[in-house]
Amino acid sequence: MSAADTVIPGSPAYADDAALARELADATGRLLLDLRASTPPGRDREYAGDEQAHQFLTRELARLRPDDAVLSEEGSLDPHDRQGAHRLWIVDPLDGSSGFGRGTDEWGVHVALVVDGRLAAGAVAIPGADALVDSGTVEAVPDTPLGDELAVTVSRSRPPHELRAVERAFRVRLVRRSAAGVKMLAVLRGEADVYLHSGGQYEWDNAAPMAVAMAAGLLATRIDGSPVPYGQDDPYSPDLLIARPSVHAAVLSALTGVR
Ligand SMILES: Nc1ncnc2c1ncn2[C@@H]1O[C@H](COP(=O)(O)O)[C@@H](OP(=O)(O)O)[C@H]1O
Ligand SMILES: [Mg+2]
Repeated sequence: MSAADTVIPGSPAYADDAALARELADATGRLLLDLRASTPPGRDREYAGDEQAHQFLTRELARLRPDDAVLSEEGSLDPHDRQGAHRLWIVDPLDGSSGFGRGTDEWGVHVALVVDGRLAAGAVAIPGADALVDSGTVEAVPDTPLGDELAVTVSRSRPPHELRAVERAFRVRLVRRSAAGVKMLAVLRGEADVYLHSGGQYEWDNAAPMAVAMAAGLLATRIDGSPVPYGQDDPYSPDLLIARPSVHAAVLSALTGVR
């Protein structure tokens, strides 16, 4: 087993990084709340939010973790800029940016650390819900058995087509939310049993939500049950499934047709 195989979000070895991720997600979220309060709704607010949050996060990471590489939705996507990086911060400065522009509360800030291709730490701030969670301090979610319905949180704008298979196997209640961190938080808080997404995302959309979910004892995988890879040359990340272990197994069975 290589050292990388032992890296798990929530591990004490990355407690300092989880604390930094939390601090940066929180500060970026507050910067965005101030921007939202001082600008009219619209695309200009959305673009300013993306840009200011990105500038703040990358400046702070360069100052506080000068030897680490950074992949940001708003930064360089050239894989040469992060090739061979042992430690890679993957940040989405403003996830759910269109909602932020319009003035909704369904947006957040994601900060994650990947070590040798494995998630090691992460934090998600959802300022509109007054929520701030990180892989170092998140409370474990109990693996309670499923009740008589399955609450599935999905993208408001792009629900996954696999919902049909899930609806054949369970009595489904949909919890439509924008932004990946908002949906992960719904599972963490028990407002949804599962977060299901397909049709595409990028590593910055799900790295921090997955890190926090895993640290809370949730299972966070692709929709075929395989691990979600991070730090790839192409950051495209097709699909995900986050749920407490017993629910994850049941949904995976429904998705793979082996119930
Ligand atoms: N089919 C798809 N292809 C690419 N990105 C997608 C996608 N569906 C969702 N996303 C991205 O995932 C994030 C959460 O989306 P959703 O709210 O629909 O669940 C959004 O990030 P951004 O807001 O950072 O662009 C969105 O752009
Ligand atoms: Mg995003």
